[in-house]
Amino acid sequence: MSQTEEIETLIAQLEHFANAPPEDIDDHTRRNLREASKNLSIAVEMHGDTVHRIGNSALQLYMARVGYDSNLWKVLAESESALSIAQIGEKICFDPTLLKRVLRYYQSLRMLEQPEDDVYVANNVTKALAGADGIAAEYFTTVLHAPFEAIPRYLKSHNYQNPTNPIDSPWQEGYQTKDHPFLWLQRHPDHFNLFMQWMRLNRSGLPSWLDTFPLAQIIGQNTNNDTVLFVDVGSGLGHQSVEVRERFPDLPGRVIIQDTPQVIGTVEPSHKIEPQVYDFFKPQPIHGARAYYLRMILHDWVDGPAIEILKNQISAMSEESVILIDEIVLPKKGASWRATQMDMTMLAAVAAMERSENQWYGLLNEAGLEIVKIWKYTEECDDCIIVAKPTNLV
Ligand SMILES: C[S@@+](CC[C@H](N)C(=O)[O-])C[C@H]1O[C@@H](n2cnc3c(N)ncnc32)[C@H](O)[C@@H]1O
Repeated sequence: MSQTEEIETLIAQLEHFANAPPEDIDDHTRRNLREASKNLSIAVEMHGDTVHRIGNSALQLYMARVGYDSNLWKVLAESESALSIAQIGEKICFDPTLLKRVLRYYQSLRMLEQPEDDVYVANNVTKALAGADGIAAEYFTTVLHAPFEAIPRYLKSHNYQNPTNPIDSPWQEGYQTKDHPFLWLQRHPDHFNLFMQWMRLNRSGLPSWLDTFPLAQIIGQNTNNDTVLFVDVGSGLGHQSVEVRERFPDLPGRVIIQDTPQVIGTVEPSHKIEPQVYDFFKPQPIHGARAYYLRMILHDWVDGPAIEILKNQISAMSEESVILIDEIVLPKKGASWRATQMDMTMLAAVAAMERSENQWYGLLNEAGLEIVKIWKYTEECDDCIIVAKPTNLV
């Protein structure tokens, strides 16, 4: 077979799967298929393809926001059949000429399908943007627009030094503020609410840490109703603690969530979870808990404050306690794009970072902790649970 014939066979196979995406495949295979097709697509780009794809990448996000604000994604996703432009126009407020142009743009980027002239139907992308985590379009264009847009300006004016000061980062450049991002968010309730919602949704669809990590086996032995089982430090609204309760309804012990007054003030207590105001730059007030769990906390801070936060937990630990750090652990080679995007987000938002395995070992060692084991639970984001104990208690 000539190379051209080989490529034509491959094109036919790719088109077949694009038109009828395989449904009954495991997630690992699905992900490999997605990455291989994307890698091939980029590898065969001409220069013009590349510069137009990258040059217009922000346009796609802002156009996704148009579909979100106008309710277009929901209208299409909720319809059982394809809709004509006239039918869509009856459901959303949109000039028909503009609607035709916008729909044409969306189909060209496969954000929906166009079975015939002036007729459109939802596909997997439409459905994702119409679902709860479609709020991403609002979150990224609202909360992260200013710091992302400020990255090149900030880095150039700071001679391309790694940002480490959370009150001098692209966030401050973008928002023209001197406030720490968490303080700024507290003073801007709409942004703060979006941030809280996105924190809950940003890993939706991925495996949970509780699918891999044997929580009950590691912290749930011989507990009673007075045992402090799980302290969720910097919990946000406490979604992980709710999941712990739902997965282990019969496991006796207290579950406590801790965050700033602004966050704890908005928590609606449920699942016998105890909300508590706690500043993690002060010593941990709950002593001898089985687990102090920190999810996406240390990536918000460079090593100095991260060590302070950890030492504040160590001061409360007993021999039975462990620290559970739920964070990305970047591999030496081939980090996933979702993990590296998060690293750049930490750079822009809080002048902090995602860490590699070596960096985690170094950080925890300096804090006086020994890593007992690292449990990787997502391929997509390199998410892991790092189990650590104070060096003097190991
Ligand atoms: C990136 S969010 C992670 C939230 C939650 N752990 C999760 O994974 O969804 C960081 C959290 O740290 C909280 N936080 C920031 N500074 C804090 C402090 N000094 N003491 C306690 N919590 C703090 C924020 O309010 C926010 O809820």
